[in-house]
Amino acid sequence: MEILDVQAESKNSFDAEKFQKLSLKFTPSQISFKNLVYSVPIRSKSKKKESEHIDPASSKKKKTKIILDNITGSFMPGRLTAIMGPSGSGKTSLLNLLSGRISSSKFEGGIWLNGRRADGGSLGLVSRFISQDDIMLSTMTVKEAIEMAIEFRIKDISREEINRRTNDAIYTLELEKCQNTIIGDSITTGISGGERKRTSIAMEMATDSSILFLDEPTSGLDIYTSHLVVKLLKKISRSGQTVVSAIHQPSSDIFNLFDDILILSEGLVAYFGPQKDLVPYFSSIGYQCPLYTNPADFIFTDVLNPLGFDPVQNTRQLNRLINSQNLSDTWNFSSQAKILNASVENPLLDPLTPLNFTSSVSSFKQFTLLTRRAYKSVYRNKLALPTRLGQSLTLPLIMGVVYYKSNLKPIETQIQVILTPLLIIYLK
Ligand SMILES: Nc1ncnc2c1ncn2[C@@H]1O[C@H](COP(=O)(O)OP(=O)(O)OP(=O)(O)O)[C@@H](O)[C@H]1O
Repeated sequence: MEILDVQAESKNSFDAEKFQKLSLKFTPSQISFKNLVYSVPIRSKSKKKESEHIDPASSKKKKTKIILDNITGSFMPGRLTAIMGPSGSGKTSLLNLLSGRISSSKFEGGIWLNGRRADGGSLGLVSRFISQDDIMLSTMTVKEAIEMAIEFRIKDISREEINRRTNDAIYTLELEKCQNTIIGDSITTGISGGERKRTSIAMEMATDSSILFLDEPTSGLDIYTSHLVVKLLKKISRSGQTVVSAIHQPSSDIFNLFDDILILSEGLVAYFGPQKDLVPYFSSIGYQCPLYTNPADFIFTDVLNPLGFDPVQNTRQLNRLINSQNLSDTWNFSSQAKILNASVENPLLDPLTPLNFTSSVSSFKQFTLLTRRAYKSVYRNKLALPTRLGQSLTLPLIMGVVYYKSNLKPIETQIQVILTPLLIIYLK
């Protein structure tokens, strides 16, 4: 088998000295993980990988479903990595684990940031996660949403700095045209799907994070916009951020934009290394990618599903499991995997210090920002505003009619005066 030097490739394009010389607003971070195993308890019988697991504390047998099985690797700063795999292969679960969204007590194995052991708290502070279903306030403009994200996350930041970062993010994500347009929702029209995706990326990239995780940032976008989004992610990674994105069957142009590829199948690693070495690796283990074929399509059809579509559900699942296990065993024995394992143990960058973790703003500041945002939202929501006003006017009228000439004693009148506004607030 041809020996592909994964670490050498990473070192060639990752210049630690270069990043240390640049005056970055974040610290370049290498995120490494070793033997990650994530399983969840299951209630009913499932045909997916199940194992009988004895819980030593309760001495009871528990059935668990293994979602990620012994995942080892490293994501480097300045590089754009794609996590690819069929639906249900564990891409989102891996991103959740690495961004600290799943408590470390719920999985086995370790995660390190520049060689120092990381827990959920530190991972959450150095990284940002952009999920498939981004939640943004529909009544805010693109510019306001980015400004809000910065103010909410960075302590003691000046107005000039907020403006500078907002304009930088708008420029990088090419959002100039729609910066003053409201985000909108299914009822109120606003920015387009692609602009919405780019806004959520801009909101996260403007806030000092060393690592950016994205879950399928191109889902629902046309080919041109998908290409634009990934090109922008590449641009962000080149500023020194570690950018990792789960992606579903990219076109060959999009696939070629990625520096590194991690292929997951049934929670197991089938390949993890430079994008340009993927085709040679699979050809070295007997899977020849035909000329002029998109490598991503070849991986999904010929490598991960070599038997094609099997109409019988049980056999299909079993075949997939056997195939994934074979691919993972081959990967684990490969020289590339051994070099990758060694790089996990020898980080290239200095360890992060507490100063590198962005601390959030005070609760009072958060309260003020949220109140301001809620006020703007109520004021701008042209459909809900008349309804709310109508509600506020009619309810006291109804209460007045009900209690009119009801001969209430002073104490009862007082109770009525207190209860009426409470009832109005509750009904709102
Ligand atoms: N809490 C949970 N309980 C039970 N099963 C779970 C849980 N979380 C994830 N799974 C299962 O684990 C598998 C991997 O899920 P995950 O969302 O990570 O896949 P994915 O590769 O991101 O899929 P997609 O591309 O469809 O988003 C799926 O079969 C999913 O149903």
